[in-house]
Amino acid sequence: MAILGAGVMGETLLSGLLRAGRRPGELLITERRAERATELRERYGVDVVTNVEAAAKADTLVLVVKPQDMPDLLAEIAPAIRSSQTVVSLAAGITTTFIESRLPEGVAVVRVMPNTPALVDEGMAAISRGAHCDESHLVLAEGLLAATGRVIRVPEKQQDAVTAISGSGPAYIFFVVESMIEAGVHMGLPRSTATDLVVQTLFGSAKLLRETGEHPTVLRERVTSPGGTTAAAVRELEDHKVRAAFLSAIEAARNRSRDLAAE
Ligand SMILES: NC(=O)C1=CN([C@@H]2O[C@H](COP(=O)(O)OP(=O)(O)OC[C@H]3O[C@@H](n4cnc5c(N)ncnc54)[C@H](OP(=O)(O)O)[C@@H]3O)[C@@H](O)[C@H]2O)C=CC1
Ligand SMILES: O=C(O)[C@@H]1CCC=N1
Repeated sequence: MAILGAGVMGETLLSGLLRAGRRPGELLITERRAERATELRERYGVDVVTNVEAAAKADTLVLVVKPQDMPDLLAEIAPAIRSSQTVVSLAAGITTTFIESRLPEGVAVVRVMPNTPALVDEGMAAISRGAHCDESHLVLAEGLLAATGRVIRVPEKQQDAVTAISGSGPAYIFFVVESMIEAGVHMGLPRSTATDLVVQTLFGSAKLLRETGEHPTVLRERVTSPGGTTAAAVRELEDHKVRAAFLSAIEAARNRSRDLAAE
């Protein structure tokens, strides 16, 4: 298997596969910059090769370059690709049709949207089949992503929304976390205390949601004592239209995902 483009997400996948028991000798990596290639070779003991070598040698090619770099990468590897290979793309916004139309006829393409919590084996990934995929290609992609978290199958038409929710989602959560820590500091808490309070509150709340399966509204109501502190805070969030801001933000991410393939 080869990972083409080992930046943030490519390295996350690489490290996850190694943690899950794959041997460095089973994996090939490609990178554009020589110093990054050296760093990865030294850190993980993997072979760093050219894109064309990777395309010629690997059965499965995992494409993890930026969407804007995808046309050049596909043009470079297309002459070396055989229809027996599987191509797995992690790029936001790039459709399976976009990839299929630039590679030899019949290549199986799987589109994946992962997220960065994969770095701690708590990733959320959604996969979709291209025109030439059968069950075996989806099982292969699931095996890859299951090494670092949960995997679900979605119709490809849902992938832009998935990207906006779980692909970009960690960034929204970190934004909330930053804001809460700053509020604590503003009120005089030491930064380390505020950080501990917020991070554990986030972790505990996520666990409560997952383990009870309760609706978030029910869990929020349990925190909200009549006439109390939480009610006062939630009123401010509603007054500042935070719910509407999340809707607009997530729609903007969805629209950006739709636009990326056209650049
Ligand atoms: N970061 C995230 O949370 C998520 C990212 N993704 C998707 O993953 C992909 C990568 O994103 P991310 O890791 O954040 O971006 P990065 O820029 O960190 O990684 C991309 C890497 O690919 C390298 N690269 C570019 N072109 C080539 C090429 N032709 N051959 C070999 N290597 C190349 C880049 O080199 P250079 O530095 O020189 O440009 C860079 O190291 C994107 O398509 C993104 O949509 C999906 C879900 C989540
Ligand atoms: O911001 C981005 O475009 C990528 C895709 C999802 C998360 N990061």
